[in-house]
Amino acid sequence: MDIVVFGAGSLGSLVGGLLAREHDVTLVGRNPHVERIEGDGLTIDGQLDVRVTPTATTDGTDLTADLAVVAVKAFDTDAAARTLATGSFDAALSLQNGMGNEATLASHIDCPVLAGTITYGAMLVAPGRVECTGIGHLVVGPRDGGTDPLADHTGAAFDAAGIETTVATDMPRRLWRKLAVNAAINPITALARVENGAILDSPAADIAASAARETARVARADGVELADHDAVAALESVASATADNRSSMLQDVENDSRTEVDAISGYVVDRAEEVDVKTPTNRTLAGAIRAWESGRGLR
Ligand SMILES: NC(=O)C1=CN([C@@H]2O[C@H](COP(=O)(O)OP(=O)(O)OC[C@H]3O[C@@H](n4cnc5c(N)ncnc54)[C@H](OP(=O)(O)O)[C@@H]3O)[C@@H](O)[C@H]2O)C=CC1
Ligand SMILES: CC(C)(CO)C(=O)C(=O)O
Repeated sequence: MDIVVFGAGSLGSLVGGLLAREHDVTLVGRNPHVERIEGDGLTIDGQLDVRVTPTATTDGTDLTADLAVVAVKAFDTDAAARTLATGSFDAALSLQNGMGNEATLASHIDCPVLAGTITYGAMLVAPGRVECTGIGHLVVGPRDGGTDPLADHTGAAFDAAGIETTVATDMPRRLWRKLAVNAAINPITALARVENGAILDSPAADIAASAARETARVARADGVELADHDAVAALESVASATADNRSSMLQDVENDSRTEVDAISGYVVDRAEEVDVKTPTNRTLAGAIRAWESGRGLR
């Protein structure tokens, strides 16, 4: 299968590198990372030991492939979609956190857009080298739910490359459940500067549970069956399983980088207003992170 991975940073380089073991992969990223890959190949270390030589480019325009995998930060999705729209693909797949990415892609790209949730951990540590910080699992499916041969074919392609993949018919529910987890963990760990597990038994535990419950209420108003207790259970399960992890939002804050708050807490608040649900906890967390970003000149 010919695959373009658009956004060859941490996650895109890990996934693209693993896919390159089995498929013809083109990574779209930035220099010096792209130059190093072109010159010496890509190394995946940490919990994996892989060396591959995918094609790499900084120019994502006019590309053609069976599949476009999108792995940019959520705030770059619109620009990525406009660039991908200059090319031709049989399908696109978002591996991103946050909500709204698939709709944004579908508004620009003339092919079916699949949704994905992935629990691998990745860190781009040097040009040409990405560390796998956690081996996880990919779930992929039609973004509106149901079945689609394209999802089956995509799942089989990832499985063939050694990426354990489940093809699911309930991606809306999975995306909302993942959003509840991110809305609960990411802003709190970023503001408190703590690892994921620290919020389980801290004063922040009630805040995290409240953020998750609010997200579940918005999901239900959006027509997706996600019970409050399911959202809280997912939060507790992930916080426990990734207890020693520093969330992506904490890493962004520590790196003085823009966060994905608008696609996480901000999305919950914005969608809630459309369906007349009150989300005071998510509103407060979104405001605090945005205040930090403003103070750093990041928005
Ligand atoms: N890292 C992880 O372990 C996981 C990440 N995710 C999610 O995956 C997504 C990506 O995260 P992550 O990999 O950490 O982020 P990174 O910032 O490491 O990777 C995104 C990369 O895409 C590049 N990029 C953006 N726009 C373009 C463009 N037009 N052309 C070329 N390159 C471009 C960025 O470059 P630049 O910064 O210079 O614009 C950056 O190098 C996020 O939604 C994240 O939440 C999900 C699970 C795990
Ligand atoms: C699930 C969690 C919180 C794991 O760290 C994550 O997806 C992130 O950090 O963005």
